[in-house]
Amino acid sequence: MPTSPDHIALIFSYPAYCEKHATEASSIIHKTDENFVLVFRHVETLYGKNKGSLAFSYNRRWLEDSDTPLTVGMKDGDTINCIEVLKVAILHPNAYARFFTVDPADASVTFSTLFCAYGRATQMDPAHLRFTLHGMRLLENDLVVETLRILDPSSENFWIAATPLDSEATPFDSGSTTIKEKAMDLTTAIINAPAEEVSNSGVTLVAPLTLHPPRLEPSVGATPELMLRNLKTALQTADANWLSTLICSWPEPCPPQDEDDILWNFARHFMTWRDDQTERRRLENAGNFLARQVSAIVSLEHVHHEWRAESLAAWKKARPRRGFAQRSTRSTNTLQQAIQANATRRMLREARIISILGQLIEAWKTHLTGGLASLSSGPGLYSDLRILRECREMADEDQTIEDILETRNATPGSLAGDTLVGGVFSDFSSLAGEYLGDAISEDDRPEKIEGSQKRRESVRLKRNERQESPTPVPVNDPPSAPPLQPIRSPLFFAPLDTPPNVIKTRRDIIQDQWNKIAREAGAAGIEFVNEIDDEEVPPGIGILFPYVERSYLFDIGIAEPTPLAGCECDGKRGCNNARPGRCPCASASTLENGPPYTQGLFTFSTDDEIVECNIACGCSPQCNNRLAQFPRQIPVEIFKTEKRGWGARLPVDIVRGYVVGIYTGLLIRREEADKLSGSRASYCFDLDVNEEPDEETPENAYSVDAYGCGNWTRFINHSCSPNLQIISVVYDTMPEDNIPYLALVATENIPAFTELTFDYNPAHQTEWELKRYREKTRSKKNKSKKQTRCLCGASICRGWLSVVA
Ligand SMILES: C[S@@+](CC[C@H](N)C(=O)[O-])C[C@H]1O[C@@H](n2cnc3c(N)ncnc32)[C@H](O)[C@@H]1O
Repeated sequence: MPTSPDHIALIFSYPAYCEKHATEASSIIHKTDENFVLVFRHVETLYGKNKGSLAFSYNRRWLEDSDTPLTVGMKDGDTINCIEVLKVAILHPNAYARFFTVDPADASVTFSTLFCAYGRATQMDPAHLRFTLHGMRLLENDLVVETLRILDPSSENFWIAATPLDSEATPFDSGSTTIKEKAMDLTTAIINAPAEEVSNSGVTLVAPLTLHPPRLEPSVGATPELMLRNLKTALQTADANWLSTLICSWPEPCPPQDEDDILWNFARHFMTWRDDQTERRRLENAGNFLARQVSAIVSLEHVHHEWRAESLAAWKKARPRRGFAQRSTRSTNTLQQAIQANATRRMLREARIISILGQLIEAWKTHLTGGLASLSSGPGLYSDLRILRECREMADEDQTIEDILETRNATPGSLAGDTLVGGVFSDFSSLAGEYLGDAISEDDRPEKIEGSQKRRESVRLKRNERQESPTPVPVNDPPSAPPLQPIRSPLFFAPLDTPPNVIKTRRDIIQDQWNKIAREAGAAGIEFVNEIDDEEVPPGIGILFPYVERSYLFDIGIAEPTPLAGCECDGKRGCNNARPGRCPCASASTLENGPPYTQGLFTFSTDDEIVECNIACGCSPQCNNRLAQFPRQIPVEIFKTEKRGWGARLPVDIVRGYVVGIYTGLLIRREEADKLSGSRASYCFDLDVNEEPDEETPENAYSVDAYGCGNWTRFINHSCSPNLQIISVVYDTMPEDNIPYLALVATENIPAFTELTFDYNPAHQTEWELKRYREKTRSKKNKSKKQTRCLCGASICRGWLSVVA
């Protein structure tokens, strides 16, 4: 039985209801919560006023409050009461109810994932369960959840009741006479009644169920086909996330989640899957192994072609003007335009991914036809990843889906109409048939491959009918293959019943992912450690979290920074020791108390921004005016603390002055950062080292937001007696660009396994900083900031995270 929440959010189809109950709806009264205007504005823009659905949220205490008017509802311009604690209850048309506990910090939880979970729980096809706000499709539903999440990210649960998409019924259609009473009845029934009673009253109560949204995780028996389907889901999710970010940061659109990340994730898991297969090869004969590979590719091709045709059909249906996405990104005047631009962008992005996947499949097939040796020890997916990298450049936003799909992947015209035909598809299957021919007797072949070969053969015939000069099938040119072992038929293509030797946990997968990225950046490893409880990884960290070891991701509309000019020092004495004024880089830092770095350590001789030598400089990479730019040499542990969530520590002793890393994340404009609040804001730093307290915030003022992407430093907790300090360093931008890096430097010798901390509140630093901090907090901007208390007694808010050097 779920615990009773303080508030309950009820979302139902308002217009459908109002049509039926016009009198009641007209007397509706609402309380206002400015945050919810966002939801309504979005919905209204999409559907026009008085059309489509609206989301309602009722404070449960308010519902129970006898002074509250008996009828509730919505009229133009009304907004609603706020929600704080929510759980999700999806009401089935037949009055079934399912409860889901949702972690609001988990960005991957959306309505789509809820429906999938619901579908699994009820053993119903989720396609028939698009039953949320009347008239609102999945994207907008996701938006609602995302918006709720953003409104109150610290809440532990969501309670949402929703009605079926195509049903006129609402949870309030029968029984009590007023909406309020019905809502009360419903709430009481769900929360208080014993399961049997609720069941008798037509509502089936199911124990709280922890939601595990579909993820791109390889699991036992996960096939590339399944992974590809999950990839599609992930794209949907990413899109919804982007849209919600857009809504919250209106009028500036935010960048969509990078499709490369999604694709790379897919590719990595694909690789893991294949490695598992390779592992299995040791346990069974080579022929079986090869047969499985062929089967996997064939089914992957099916999904790929299906998806491609689907995508093309969708494009044809909703074909936007050429170049629309790009133009509307530049001048997004209305929310409607932004949404349309997003839809266009999504389709183009999807087409690009489909096309790249085609390349990936092709690459795999090449390896496969090259024989078993190349599968297990050949270039493998690493080279496939290279192909991905090359393909990334191939589509710009002005291309159409036809351009993308046809130039890279398809026989010209092959995607026209509704027939799925890819030039390589049937060829490969016959090739595979040839290849396996001497290993599999016709009798031994299972029905499945026979069926699918027949299907493909008929597709090929159809294609040949349509094309004047069909592509010849290379039947006379079989690849040279190593001799195969006979295949034992019962095992052939049977579900894999031998578990792989290694089953990766969610933590392993994310850790591998982060380590690979860190390695590519030349940095040491990262490990998640939890000796406190069962939490595998920190909340909000999933496989779609973009780990960025050493740079910023740039928000849309932020211009690429000017590259820094280099010095011409010959570097013999090292730029820090050059004669005064000689090295323009070193001289740009304050040198009154000596150079900022000696012997690879920060000297604490200055609080000002440090200008390091850079890639354009004539000095050697070992020049002593470089430190923060070097990749991290020491591995880090992200570990669960007792009371402060997750934190960070190093497994070795370090000395005072050692630079442990740089804070990375999404570079956003200051005005965007100013909109952040609560714990969300505690991941955000202002890059304000060049700002004077009495001056207006410059136009090019930025902040780094590590909430949605970043590196291990985002886990460093606050302390009033910290062992790290932040210094501001530039080495690939001009100081006036205001895009320095924030380097974290040890203020004392730190023994191994000591938690790393810094003071989120610069007032705890030098006297000068205290003065400056006070001046800043006196400003109107900071006065308005909401502050929360940390366990050590200090307040945490973005203003206090400002780096004041
Ligand atoms: C930049 S994050 C640090 C990583 C965070 N602990 C996590 O698990 O993701 C800042 C958040 O950590 C928590 N935090 C940081 N320092 C803290 C402290 N000294 N006491 C309690 N909570 C702290 C607060 O929730 C804060 O919003």
